[in-house]
Amino acid sequence: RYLLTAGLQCCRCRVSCHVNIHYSFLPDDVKSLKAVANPDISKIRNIGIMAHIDAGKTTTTERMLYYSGYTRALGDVDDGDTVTDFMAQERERGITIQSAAVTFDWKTHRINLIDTPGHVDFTLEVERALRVLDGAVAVFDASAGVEAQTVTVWRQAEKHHVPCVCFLNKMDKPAANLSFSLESIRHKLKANPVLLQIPVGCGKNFSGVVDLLTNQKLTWKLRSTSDDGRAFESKPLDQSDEPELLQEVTEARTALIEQVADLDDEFAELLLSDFSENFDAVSSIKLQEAVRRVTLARKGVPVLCGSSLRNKGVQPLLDAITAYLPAPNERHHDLVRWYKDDLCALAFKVLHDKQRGPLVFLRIYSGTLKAQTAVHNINRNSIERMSRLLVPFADQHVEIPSMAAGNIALAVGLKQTVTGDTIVLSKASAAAAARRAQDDGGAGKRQGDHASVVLSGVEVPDPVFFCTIEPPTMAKQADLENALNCLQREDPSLKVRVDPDSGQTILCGMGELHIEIVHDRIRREYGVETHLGPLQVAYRESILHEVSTTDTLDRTVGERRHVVTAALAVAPLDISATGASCELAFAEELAEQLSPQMKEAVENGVHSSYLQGPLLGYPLQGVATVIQSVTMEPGTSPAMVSACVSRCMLKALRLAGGQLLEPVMSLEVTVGEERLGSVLGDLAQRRGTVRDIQSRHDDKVLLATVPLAEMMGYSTILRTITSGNATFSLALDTYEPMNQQDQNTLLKRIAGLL
Ligand SMILES: Nc1nc2c(ncn2[C@@H]2O[C@H](COP(=O)(O)OP(=O)(O)OP(=O)(O)O)[C@@H](O)[C@H]2O)c(=O)[nH]1
Repeated sequence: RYLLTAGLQCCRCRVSCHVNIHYSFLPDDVKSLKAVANPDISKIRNIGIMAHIDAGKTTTTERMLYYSGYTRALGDVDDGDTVTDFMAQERERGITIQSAAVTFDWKTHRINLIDTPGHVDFTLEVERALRVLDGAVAVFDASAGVEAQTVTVWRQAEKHHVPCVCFLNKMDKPAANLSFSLESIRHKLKANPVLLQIPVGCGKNFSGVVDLLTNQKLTWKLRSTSDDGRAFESKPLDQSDEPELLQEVTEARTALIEQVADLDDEFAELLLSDFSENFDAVSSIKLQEAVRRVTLARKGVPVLCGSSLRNKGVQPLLDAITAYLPAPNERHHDLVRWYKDDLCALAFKVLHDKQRGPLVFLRIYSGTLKAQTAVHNINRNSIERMSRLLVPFADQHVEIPSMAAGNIALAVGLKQTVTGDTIVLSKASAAAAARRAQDDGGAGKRQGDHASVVLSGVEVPDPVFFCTIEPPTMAKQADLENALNCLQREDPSLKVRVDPDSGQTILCGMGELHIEIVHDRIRREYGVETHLGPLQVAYRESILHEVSTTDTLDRTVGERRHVVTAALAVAPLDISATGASCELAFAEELAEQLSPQMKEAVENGVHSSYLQGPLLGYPLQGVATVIQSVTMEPGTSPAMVSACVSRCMLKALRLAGGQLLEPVMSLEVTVGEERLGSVLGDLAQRRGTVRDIQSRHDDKVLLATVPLAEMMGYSTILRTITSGNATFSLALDTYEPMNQQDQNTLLKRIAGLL
């Protein structure tokens, strides 16, 4: 197998360089994949692209693939032929649903890139990707600055300490605004933008950038709309350029040098010792090294500009990825040191391929992954055989014999592995790692305890929507179950359960779009036409009053009589302070009296009753339980103790008065001023609360909270009342108690009385 590689060694421009025409790749430079299968770890960049919906992630990715030589034609999201958006629904809807990992080379570096979706329903995909990335590119629409979803994803990146580079895309738009975008990075993301380029021209006249490190002016002189932007001119800025641009660049370069000196002591010392007469004389290499240190320490984020759609500025972005973002060995991954040179990898995504079965995306942290070998899955405690190893190239995959640490690979043949599992060489190597961890004081874990040597997986948020799903005939039930099993392995945010009363299958997801996509995939990929029931909101339940109660269970099973009496108290907790949790405590003397086995039985009884509230059977939140006494006759089994405690809990919860909690979303709507009135009027009817209205150029940005139950079909309504001139994003904010009137209405509606 042969692949094109990024080929051309481009000249590193210095201030003294003459005009150069740069080409992104030499069309005839072909290398065997073997030569690039396992690059030096310092040359690998595991990168994600994150952004608000429609900021241009997919368009930017396509340009990267094209300039690196891995695709021969430019894909266009508007025409539905991009490489990374390969699922049929993505092509039709023009949005990115699943992260597709793509591997390509840029100059001397290997880039593993994961395209992450911007829609809030798919936040988990982003989280999953960030967990295995070493660096990220945040793409912004330069006319909108930082938008809601970017803030969410940025926070996720911070949580995983992922260094970032910012790309201000869409500089060709008339409303594109550099200083506004920088300000919004500063304010909304609380980040420190380090501007590395000055745009040349604005709006339709945007033609390139000046690199502030080298003072090179990079210009894309596109002759027609079909010009792919591969060739661009690079020449030192000189007196022939417009005086305003010269002035702007001089000031920005001085500001950059001062800013970097403030953030990096080594650079500050260098300036003061060697360049105290003239800071500007510092070499671009030294400045670049300092910007890199600042980026890795997350003290600042390099900012670049461009227009992916107009094919301008993407090659310097690729250079910045390799120059400023970290190699895998520059990142600190906690547990990996226990494995030394043994294999340790994290399964971060599972896909189902009709021919090949499950395909597992693995990030290799240490050791080498080899095809045709057995590996040990710590989480499932099972040995699995990997038949083949592939390099992920969107929906095409190239086979390779082995893959070393730092890389992302796709394994075929792992039948049990699910997202979040840790894969190691063997059971013995996991035990050896556990021993090393323990010898080192490994967080006080017991010897052999696998928790200390498992890479932490992805936190799965609770679904907020659910609906019933039915096959057309009972004969198709097994096919539906198979489809749902496969989809759940791929997507842990999708939950499937069977309603104990009706026996119906229930689908629980993160949003309307999420459920719609799952429905669509079952039809397209598994050939099952299903019927979805109406979409319902996943409420929570709590209680209103403190109550104490007791219950006795006296049951004879076979020869054996079980008698147990439990006394307990339940009380409401302040939900705003405690969040989603429920608590459980034992009266002091009781904790000592109960055997560990009986204590566990009591805990099981309480926890099972927390799963289904007495009002509508939703999970409980904000309830504190104190077990006051548990007495039993000899011979009573733990299962009976659990059953008695559960029954007693149900009695107490009923007496305590039920309170429904509803998911309340934070909503951000960007709309032209003339339509703001209609949006506000509509929001008032949805029990919405306006938090703030901000201005963004000619638009208004409305920040509000609104109950999820009122948001069904909002995208269609918003499109109608604003004639398509508004965008919105929605994210779960909190669960709030419903007022008595709304609660009664809901209960009556669910009981079929309204
Ligand atoms: N004017 C202008 N439009 C752009 C630019 N880049 C992308 N677009 C357009 O913006 C829209 C969204 O682009 P995408 O690349 O799909 O954005 P995305 O961020 O991947 O979107 P999701 O996958 O849905 O999250 C498309 O209509 C693009 O043609 C740009 O540089 N300038």
